[in-house]
Amino acid sequence: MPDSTPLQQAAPAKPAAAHEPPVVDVQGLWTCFGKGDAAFTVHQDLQLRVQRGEMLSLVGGSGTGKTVLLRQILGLTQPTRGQVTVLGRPAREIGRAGAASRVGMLFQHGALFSAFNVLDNVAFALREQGTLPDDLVRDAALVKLRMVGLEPGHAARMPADLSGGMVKRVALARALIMDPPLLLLDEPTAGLDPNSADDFCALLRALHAALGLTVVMVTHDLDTLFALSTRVAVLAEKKVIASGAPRTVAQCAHPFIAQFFMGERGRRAMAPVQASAADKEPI
Ligand SMILES: Nc1ncnc2c1ncn2[C@@H]1O[C@H](COP(=O)(O)OP(=O)(O)OP(=O)(O)O)[C@@H](O)[C@H]1O
Repeated sequence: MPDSTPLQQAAPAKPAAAHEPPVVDVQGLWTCFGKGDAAFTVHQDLQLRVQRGEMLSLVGGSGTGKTVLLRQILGLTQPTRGQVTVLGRPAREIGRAGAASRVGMLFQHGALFSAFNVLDNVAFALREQGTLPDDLVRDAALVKLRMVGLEPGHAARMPADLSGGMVKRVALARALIMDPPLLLLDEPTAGLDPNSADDFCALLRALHAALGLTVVMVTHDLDTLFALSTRVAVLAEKKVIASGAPRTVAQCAHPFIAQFFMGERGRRAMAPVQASAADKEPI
């Protein structure tokens, strides 16, 4: 696996001007599951805005509704109440035709089609759209493979023959096939060894900068969080209880935040990070 990609030297994505409408706008979100005695509330009047160019990490304890929120942004799960707006349109419309050109999703374990080879996995959404001849679909998929640091020689391989890092890269190429401006990542480095996780973070940073992506990710991994995030939003008590630059949020006195960031792993992950201008934003 290459350590670097041709995109690695790209400049950071230009942040959105303050007056621009958010890429993701979650307002008054309630999510309730179950009925009667078994009913429970996951989100209660949750608000979240993500501006163009941000790399936002959602963190929170197990069961706080991070994955459900990602699925709501993707339009796969509908809220009980409230609005989820993506790129100016209700997220529920994203599930329809053209979805892959608006939002790319990297699922936790890649979710590749095991019966398709690498190229056919990457090409899937473009081929389904049916607007391009197959040779152009193949060329587009090969460009995306190159973009994630894979060679044309990988195109014929089957998912079962790939390393964990390669599965993530193929899944990323597939998420980017239609050039969506918004990328959602569920635990992008889960299951990778530390070197592969570092390489994958470097790739994500490079693509974020080069393509001007807006990224929303769920991660439990503090190294990934500090390597990638321009902002962190903490889910607890059914809503976003803190939002800001990673090192600023890490100083909050809330018990979950203290436990999450100030355990041994948290202190180790923060140690090499130099405070940047972004870290001085208020919560
Ligand atoms: N379709 C569903 N029907 C019923 N309950 C659901 C459904 N989807 C999620 N839940 C419940 O909603 C809660 C939040 O789930 P979610 O997967 O978003 O948590 P999470 O914050 O991502 O947790 P983890 O960090 O452990 O992955 C959990 O209690 C889960 O069991």
